[in-house]
Amino acid sequence: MEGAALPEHRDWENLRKDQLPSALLQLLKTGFTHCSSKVLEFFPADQGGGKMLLELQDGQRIETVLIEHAGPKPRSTVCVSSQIGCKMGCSFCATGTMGLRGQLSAGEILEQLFHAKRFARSEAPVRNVVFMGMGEPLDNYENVIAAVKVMPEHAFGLALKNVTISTVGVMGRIRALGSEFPFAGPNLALSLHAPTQELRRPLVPSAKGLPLTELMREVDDYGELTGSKVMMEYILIADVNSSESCAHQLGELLANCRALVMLNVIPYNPTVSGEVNGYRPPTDAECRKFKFIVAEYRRRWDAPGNAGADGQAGAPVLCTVRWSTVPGQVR
Ligand SMILES: C[S@@+](CC[C@H](N)C(=O)[O-])C[C@H]1O[C@@H](n2cnc3c(N)ncnc32)[C@H](O)[C@@H]1O
Ligand code: SF4
Repeated sequence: MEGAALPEHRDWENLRKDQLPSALLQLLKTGFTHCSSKVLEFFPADQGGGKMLLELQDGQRIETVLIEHAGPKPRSTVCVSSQIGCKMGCSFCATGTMGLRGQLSAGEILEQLFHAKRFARSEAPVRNVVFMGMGEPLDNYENVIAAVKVMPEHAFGLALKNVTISTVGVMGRIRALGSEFPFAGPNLALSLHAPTQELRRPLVPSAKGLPLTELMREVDDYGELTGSKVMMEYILIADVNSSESCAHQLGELLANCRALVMLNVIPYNPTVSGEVNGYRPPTDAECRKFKFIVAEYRRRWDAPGNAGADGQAGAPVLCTVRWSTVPGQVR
């Protein structure tokens, strides 16, 4: 199919500032097949999918990962970047060591889907998008929201329930996201990683500007605004946040959420961040024990006739634990 040529560089810059996404929609309607970014290299993964190294028009580079899921109905997930680098500085994350080098425009976020679609096998079409590549999506709020709003349209054809925004939290923006999509919006994943502010601060330095109590209030408000579940992500790092007492504190914290939450425990993956701060992944036994303790809190709240966190008998299920061993799926 012959595509419409992109405007000259100067015009494209203007588009990025104030005309997206309506201008982008126009381009899509006319058969937009040219991208401002290009794939420099594709590293295929053994199990299907792979990692793309992209170059933006200003020469900066980002990564996009295509993950193929096997099964009776194979499908693919695209793990997109929202920024070049990240300023949040999480102590276990490779991107955090880069600092923030630039924001991606809505168009550059969407282009990652175009590229990924080209590499996805036709037997495993792209169905899901996760904002789990480089960057903090809520620190590039407007461009991310503009891109997400286009995803169900035209060539993308993605259901918003299959789009997940992962965040460490930025003051006021989880609540704003809830107001933006009160019904049938994208999923929210909160990178929690610690059950107390004291422990979270060194792992997620940006927590200084958003204390845990306030963060959890935003999550509760998000739950109320959207009626959606929130996925809590917890990277388990041996001897850092993996103790039994951490598991109990986490169980308490989640059981006291008003929002419905699921917990995704992810063993720390040194291959994606390199050896940093002497961090080690936990053993399988440590993972199982941690999960078992947190799950006990779920059972406690699940028991019929039990008082919930708000003291009301028969409160709904407050915490569902989903066990995951998918390091490498994320960066
Ligand atoms: C790279 S971040 C991007 C999205 C957003 N900034 C966030 O932190 O949620 C996506 C996920 O990758 C996880 N991650 C980063 N470094 C990791 C590592 N070394 N091992 C396992 N997961 C890691 C993060 O904790 C987060 O849950
Ligand atoms: S984990 Fe997310 S927020 Fe933290 S440094 Fe990495 S990309 Fe940024």
